[in-house]
Amino acid sequence: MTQTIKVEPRSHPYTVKIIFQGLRHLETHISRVWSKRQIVIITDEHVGPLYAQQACAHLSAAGYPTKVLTIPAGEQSKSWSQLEKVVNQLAAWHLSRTDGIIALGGGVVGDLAGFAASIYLRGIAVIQVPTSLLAQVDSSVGGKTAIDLPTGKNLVGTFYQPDFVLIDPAVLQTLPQRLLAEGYGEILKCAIMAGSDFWNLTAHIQSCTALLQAAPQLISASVSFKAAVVTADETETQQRQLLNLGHTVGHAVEIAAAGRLFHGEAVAIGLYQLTRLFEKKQLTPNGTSTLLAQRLQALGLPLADPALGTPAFYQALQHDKKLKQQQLTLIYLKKIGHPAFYELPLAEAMTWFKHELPQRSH
Ligand SMILES: NC(=O)c1ccc[n+]([C@@H]2O[C@H](COP(=O)([O-])OP(=O)(O)OC[C@H]3O[C@@H](n4cnc5c(N)ncnc54)[C@H](O)[C@@H]3O)[C@@H](O)[C@H]2O)c1
Ligand SMILES: O=C(O)C(=O)C[C@@H](O)[C@H](O)[C@H](O)COP(=O)(O)O
Ligand SMILES: [Zn+2]
Repeated sequence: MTQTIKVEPRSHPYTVKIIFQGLRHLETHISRVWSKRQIVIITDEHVGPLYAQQACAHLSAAGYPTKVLTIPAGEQSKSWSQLEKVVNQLAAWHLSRTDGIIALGGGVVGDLAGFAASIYLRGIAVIQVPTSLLAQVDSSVGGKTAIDLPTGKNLVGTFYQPDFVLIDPAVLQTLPQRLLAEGYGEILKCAIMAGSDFWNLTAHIQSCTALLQAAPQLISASVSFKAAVVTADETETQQRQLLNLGHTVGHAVEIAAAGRLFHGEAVAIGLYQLTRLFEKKQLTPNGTSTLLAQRLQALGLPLADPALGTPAFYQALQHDKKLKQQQLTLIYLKKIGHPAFYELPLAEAMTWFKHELPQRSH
């Protein structure tokens, strides 16, 4: 069964298709969007051997001369040095403005390949084919591309929409369980803001098996939620900031943990910690953080980490993109299904984490 979701930002509308086993017929789906052209598949060292060679052979046989560019797996690839290697290789292969890039992998590949596509020759076409749950529910949609700086996550990047997103939930079968669970962190972020049916659906997810089974439904719900937000506010001048729920603390703890936490795990910590803070302020109803904790812990996601409250954590908080005049724009829940914005002085956030840090273990 195919599900189609439209994303209609001003700069460049496109379609997201969720098709079980869709990757097996990548060339057919590509041919509906792109005329014949040279293609470079950007992938990483884990996803490449599993899926890129076959995709490359099928595309080449269908009249799209295709090459594969493999980057090291992991967050460290979102760097200047890796970006430089990628664009140099595109140039060495004479990729032209009328050619295209396919980002085949998790969020790291999607963010880096999307960024490279947005700057190489001042922009060439890109299609996102996400293979991790996190990339399928979040990073492949919406056009945020980025690399990291030592001071913070995603501090250099662009808004650059893809021509098409193909999501094949069948590839999740090769994803290790910890990575399946981290994708659920971003799903819960959307579900708790959407409330009603989407939030209720997550009550049934009590294991990785249940998560895998419900993946097509959860991907569809998450992408639909995100598509509506991105359509309304492509460049994050207002409501797109909602998609950053849990991310101020999440990004800071991810940086401070120096590679120990995956992004979705850091988001899980951010979601829980911020919900507690706003409960304490009596802006979020009591009991919300307990409900959230149950859903996160059902999949083994963390609620806290030793990196919270460390000097590296405070340093990273000070580089948050939503910091203006020493105020952090945070998102909180008036209740489940009702997100809102709150300006919290940076100093108050620092004090909170110094004195109110809850449990440090999972
Ligand atoms: N642009 C956005 O809107 C956005 C949204 C959310 C997250 N992000 C970014 O995404 C990144 C995290 O993405 P991620 O969690 O996918 O990490 P990732 O890209 O590092 O992938 C995680 C691991 O899973 C492996 N993998 C991916 N698909 C696989 C499959 N089907 N089978 C086996 N292994 C597979 C990868 O090789 C990697 O080792 C972070 O950098 C985060 O900042 C961006
Ligand atoms: O698409 C968005 O907008 C998001 O904020 C989605 C987030 O889940 C994602 O982690 C994003 O990369 C964060 O962007 P940043 O601008 O806060 O770095
Ligand atoms: Zn995120």
